[in-house]
Amino acid sequence: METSKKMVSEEELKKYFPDLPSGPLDGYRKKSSFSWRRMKLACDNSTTLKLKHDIWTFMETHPLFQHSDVSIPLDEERHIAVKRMYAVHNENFTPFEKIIEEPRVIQAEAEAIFMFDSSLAVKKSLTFGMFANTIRGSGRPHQYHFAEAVEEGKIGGCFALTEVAHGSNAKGMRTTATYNPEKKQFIMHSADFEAAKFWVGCLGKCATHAIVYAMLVSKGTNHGLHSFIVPIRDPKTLKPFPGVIVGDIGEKIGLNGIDNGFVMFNNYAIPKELALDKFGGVDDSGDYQSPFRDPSKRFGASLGILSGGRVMITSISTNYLQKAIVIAVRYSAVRKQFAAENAVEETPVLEYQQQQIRLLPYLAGTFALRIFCTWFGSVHINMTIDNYAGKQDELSAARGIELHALSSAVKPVCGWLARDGIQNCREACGGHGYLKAAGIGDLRNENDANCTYEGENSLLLQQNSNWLLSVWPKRRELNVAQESPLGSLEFLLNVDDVLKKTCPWKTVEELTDPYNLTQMYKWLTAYMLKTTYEKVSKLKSDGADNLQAKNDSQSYNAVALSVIYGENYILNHFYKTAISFEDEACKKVLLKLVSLYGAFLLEKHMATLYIGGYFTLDQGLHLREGVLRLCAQVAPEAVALSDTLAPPDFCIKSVLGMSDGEAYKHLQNRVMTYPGAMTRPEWWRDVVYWDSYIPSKL
Ligand SMILES: Cc1cc2nc3c(=O)[nH]c(=O)nc-3n(C[C@H](O)[C@H](O)[C@H](O)COP(=O)(O)OP(=O)(O)OC[C@H]3O[C@@H](n4cnc5c(N)ncnc54)[C@H](O)[C@@H]3O)c2cc1C
Repeated sequence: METSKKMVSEEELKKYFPDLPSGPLDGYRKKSSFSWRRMKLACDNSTTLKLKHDIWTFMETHPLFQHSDVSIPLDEERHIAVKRMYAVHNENFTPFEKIIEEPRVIQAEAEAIFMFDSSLAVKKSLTFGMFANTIRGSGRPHQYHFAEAVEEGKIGGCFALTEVAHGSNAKGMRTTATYNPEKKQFIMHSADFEAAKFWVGCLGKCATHAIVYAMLVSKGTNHGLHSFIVPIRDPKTLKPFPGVIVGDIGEKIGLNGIDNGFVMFNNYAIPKELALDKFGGVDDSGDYQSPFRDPSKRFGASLGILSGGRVMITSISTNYLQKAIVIAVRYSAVRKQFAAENAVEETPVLEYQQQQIRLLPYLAGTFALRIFCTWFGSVHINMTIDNYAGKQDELSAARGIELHALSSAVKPVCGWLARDGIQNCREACGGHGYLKAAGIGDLRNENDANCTYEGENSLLLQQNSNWLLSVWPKRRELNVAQESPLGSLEFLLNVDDVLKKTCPWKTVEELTDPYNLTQMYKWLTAYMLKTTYEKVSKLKSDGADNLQAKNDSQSYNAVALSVIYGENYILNHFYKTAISFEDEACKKVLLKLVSLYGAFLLEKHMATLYIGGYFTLDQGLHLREGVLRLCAQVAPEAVALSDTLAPPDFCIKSVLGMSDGEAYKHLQNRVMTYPGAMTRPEWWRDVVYWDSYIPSKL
């Protein structure tokens, strides 16, 4: 990555990112102290920049990718998403050789598509990625032809785990796959609607095959949840096979290009070879065989594939926030309200303190998340490639466990930061922000799903805290290098000494120094783990069983612990990236963003810093003062930072957030050309002669 950064010349950067149009944003752009193009190398390299540029050029010039200014009916939305998906798939932007050369292209491709349309990106990843990855991860070589067929576009895949009555509690699911040894078949059955698979992306209209999770029953014994490749529709006609009742669950509050569906099975037989039984299954006679003796380990291994989805969602959330913050910052720089005394001109709203604190910490957060997610995605992709190639080193197992735990914490951290940030962006754009044409409302609704799918956020945090709690008693013997290859447990180094200390920093400057902030977070993470562990232990010694004790330690303890652990990791990663960034001007600004992100987050945990006795004096006041000062310092850089984050205008597609800053001109154009905006409605008589259909009581 370092080499790629150095190799990117100014000319190359300019080729991909030409000068932005001159206009009302010029003033702020001139105030910035760094190159917005070079700053892109904090998250991209020459290969990923070129790839994104190629994808955007392809879309911008392709008739299928032209936007409609008006809302389109549900069926049309799904139709266009499918056509776009196959058009992108057909281009094969990331062939296997390219992935091996630079694994980051996978995520870069997803980011480029997301910036255009999230339904398209999610649909593509569900249809091709998740289906094929599950088969390669949990299946055996005789099943790989399904992965190849989906990649060639001959069949369409989906992933069916959730049921109507059970989602998070996967062990409670009731779809059954009963083995018949005479016919060497599994009989798939849904006892009732509550056992129907539900919410399954791409199943509503399109998928021909599903990965279905069902209880495997053989010789009268239920062996728990297993996955199967289940043919749903005839790939030539898209008609469901007899025994399969399949349909669309209808309009959602976002992501309507995706046909989420339900399916029920009525004693539907599939051949035995369709069981994904790498981690366990029945032999021909129906006896159960598994490489794992402990069924919970088998279950964990077969669901381990879901880490990839979580890693991806951290990045997806960031994409939404990234677009929203660009729109809100650009608009805040050109929206002027009220004037200072004796001033000739009104003041851009970006200059107001409250506007700054609602936007700029999230701008800093977007950089923190973008940098983290880029790295996190590449860790996961490298692990997956090694796994397929059978390449394991002595740290592979520990890395896998840590990745699973870390993804369970950072998915909520990123999803929630995006949720809060996008909402602030919406409000920061005032009334115009509520227009669909502003683009923020759709981002808000679509990010919303990230808080729930691929693991409900609060429940994911439980998975993470359970892991952290299991680590605490062995903290003194812990070999961090061996047991935490990703470094997320570094906060436990010398932890008993760390916890004896109080915060040594007193001034605003010290309290917002980026390195000091990482140290304060170290204390905070350690303190939360220690106190949560003590709470669980106390509940157990008072007679609670393990489940009850953990349940009664969630709020204010385990949940906060896991959020802080995730934030700690992202902050440290951001700091390390910023301090080693080679362009001095960019580095200075990045370190300011580290300070702003860290101080803003820490301020939210201030009560804990005082309760734990770490803050003793006026530190809290100074920390708050620091956040405000940092906001004021970042404000002149904010437009250029947004230019770094922004995709091309045809992806932004917001009347408020275009790169020329001409918000009012775009608004005027949109309103004046909106179909029917200035015509009398056909139903005008129902306005004028309302008493013709409502009997008057006046
Ligand atoms: C847009 C979208 C797309 C989806 N796509 C797919 C797909 O392609 N395939 C698929 O299989 N599924 C899909 N899903 C389903 C999704 O994965 C589930 O909705 C998700 O896992 C949450 O499960 P649930 O709905 O059962 O929530 P529940 O588990 O019922 O949770 C409801 C509430 O109860 C709380 N709760 C539950 N248990 C506990 C506990 N022990 N302690 C404390 N609180 C608890 C939760 O925190 C939550 O607040 C999709 C969902 C959405 C919204």
